[in-house]
Amino acid sequence: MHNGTTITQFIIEEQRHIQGATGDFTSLLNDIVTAIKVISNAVNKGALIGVMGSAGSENVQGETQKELDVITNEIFIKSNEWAGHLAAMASEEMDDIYPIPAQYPRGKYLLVFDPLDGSSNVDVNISVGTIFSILRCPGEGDAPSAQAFMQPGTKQVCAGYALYGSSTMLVLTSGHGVNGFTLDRDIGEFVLTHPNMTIPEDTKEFAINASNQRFWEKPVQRYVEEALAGKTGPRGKDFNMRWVASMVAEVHRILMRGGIFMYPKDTKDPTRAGKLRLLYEANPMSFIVEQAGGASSTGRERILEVQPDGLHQRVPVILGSKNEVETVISYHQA
Ligand SMILES: O=P(O)(O)OC[C@H]1O[C@](O)(COP(=O)(O)O)[C@@H](O)[C@@H]1O
Ligand SMILES: [Mg+2]
Ligand SMILES: [Mg+2]
Repeated sequence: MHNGTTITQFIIEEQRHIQGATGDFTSLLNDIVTAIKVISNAVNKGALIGVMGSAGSENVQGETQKELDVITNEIFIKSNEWAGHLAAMASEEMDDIYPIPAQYPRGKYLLVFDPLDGSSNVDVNISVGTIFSILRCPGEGDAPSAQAFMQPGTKQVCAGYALYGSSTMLVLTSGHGVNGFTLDRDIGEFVLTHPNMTIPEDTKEFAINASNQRFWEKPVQRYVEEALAGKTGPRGKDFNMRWVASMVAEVHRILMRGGIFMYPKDTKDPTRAGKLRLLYEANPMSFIVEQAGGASSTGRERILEVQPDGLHQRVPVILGSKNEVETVISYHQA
């Protein structure tokens, strides 16, 4: 595929990879793309349309919701509930699943998403994003339950993220490599600008929230200590560090130039397995990272093989350049 291909053309081409494709997948992706364009506008306008600040409500995870968390969730629901491709949706901002309302036809796919990732950054104008994952709905036609979403990441049909930064980008995989598109606001269309994105196997750049250091487990303590020791230490090379506090921005940087991103298990809240959520953060990002030649692990297990047991389940996340992730995994085995 050459540069300049629009995402509509690209999706039709992608459909050719899907066995028994009926066009449902294509138009579902088109509806998701529409939602992302509307969200890009809202995020871009920000204070001009009074959508900054807190919504004054909490989500199921006890996090104070931003106005834009609620607005972007609504945009995703409204854009995707009517066309008959979905059986149900689930989101970071909704306690339970959202079955497709009876007035709309029900379809064969499930959509799970994080409508606004990096919410703590939205009021300070730092890049935020949207993350989504598409699954097949088991037992087509039946009213789905939350159980229908309990599928390991290896079952994802498609995963993607939008990054609302200096430009708005959309990065996608349906299991045949990773492609990046940039929104051309003049034509209102996403254009293929980053075909076949791949992650270098080695890196000298790590990303972790160092303020949690005292709560990390030994293997991560060791990894970061050695990276900070640089040339004088056992790694024999200097490392750089980054932390944006928007997972989408970190993963995008890694797709562009390599790196390792870690939100590991820590003892800050021993009841939690990690901070990031399996179904709508870790799984879609792991599918994309692996498709780009990187690796993604909890430190002890390949994230895509984790069997989900809850809609908002959290997991430790260590992803990025293959050899670096394998180094951290080996420290967990030492
Ligand atoms: O504030 P911290 O501890 O640095 O955590 C930042 C992480 O939390 C998140 O913001 C969580 O995502 P949401 O903003 O969608 O809740 C990630 O994007 C980011 O990597
Ligand atoms: Mg998030
Ligand atoms: Mg979010």
